[in-house]
Amino acid sequence: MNKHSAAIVASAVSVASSIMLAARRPAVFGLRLPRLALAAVAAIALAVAANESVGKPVMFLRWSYVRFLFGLRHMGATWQVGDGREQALADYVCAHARRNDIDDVIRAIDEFCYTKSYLINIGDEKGRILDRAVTAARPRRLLELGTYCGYSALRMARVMPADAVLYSIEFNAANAAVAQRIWDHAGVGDRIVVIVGTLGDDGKTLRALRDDHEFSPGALDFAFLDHEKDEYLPDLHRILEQAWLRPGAVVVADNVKYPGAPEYRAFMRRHEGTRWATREHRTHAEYQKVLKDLVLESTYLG
Ligand SMILES: C[S@@+](CC[C@H](N)C(=O)[O-])C[C@H]1O[C@@H](n2cnc3c(N)ncnc32)[C@H](O)[C@@H]1O
Repeated sequence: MNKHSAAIVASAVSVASSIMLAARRPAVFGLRLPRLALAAVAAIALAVAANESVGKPVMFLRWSYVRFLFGLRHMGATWQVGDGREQALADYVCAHARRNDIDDVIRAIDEFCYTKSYLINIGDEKGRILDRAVTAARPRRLLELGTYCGYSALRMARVMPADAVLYSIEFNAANAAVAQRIWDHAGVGDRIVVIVGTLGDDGKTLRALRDDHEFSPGALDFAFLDHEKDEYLPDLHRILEQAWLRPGAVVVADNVKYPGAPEYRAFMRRHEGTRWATREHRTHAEYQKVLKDLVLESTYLG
């Protein structure tokens, strides 16, 4: 929905709710409505309309964010919002970013998220923390859990050494296809390998990494966790059981505060100075400055 139609729909909802509020017995199709709920709908719709009309400065009042919240159930099952915004992102990038220009593709994705539709990428603010961690670690083999539309993978590919390869694991094949289209447009499609699966799928993906991609003890220099939050710790244990991490390898985890991965954080705190050394980066959730988040950067001590 574009800026004007979202503002018009929200204004109409607000006006309709206000008119009903003025009635003695507010009702829709004979159904009596509680006044408090009507007042809340009118106020929210008015706020959304005003926010859309002045260029969407407040993320939480953007129609695209409200629509995202309505799509949370769909998101929980499929990891897509349900209105086609992930495919729309790939179309937008191909139309608005210069081919083979990774900086311009990252710019176009952030632009899409700020001005068109909100997406659950790591985003620009936390992305810079990830950039610095990869730059400092100089990894040759990287593993990402949670590709989504390929944004964080692009950021890592931009700063990793020229001979490095990033392996990205994604649960949803449709997301993997969106990411591959964007990477190809950015000219890095041959430096990132996407594998559809999960580390918890009865050994299938673990085997593929071992047998087809030469994952072996000590071969992994860097891991980025940004998938199902309850799977951070179980998947870290799966990686540790394979002994893939070399001492000195770095593991970065997004969203540790919001939505939150408390068990993962507690694990890192318990092993601080013995098996892990962790820096906690205080930051904000993606594409806004209100919700606080934490990114953990942990060095494996062996
Ligand atoms: C927050 S998004 C990742 C965002 C991406 N890292 C970025 O910043 O551009 C989470 C992604 O993880 C995927 N996912 C969820 N559970 C997973 C699992 N157990 N293993 C791998 N991917 C998973 C979802 O399908 C979704 O695409």
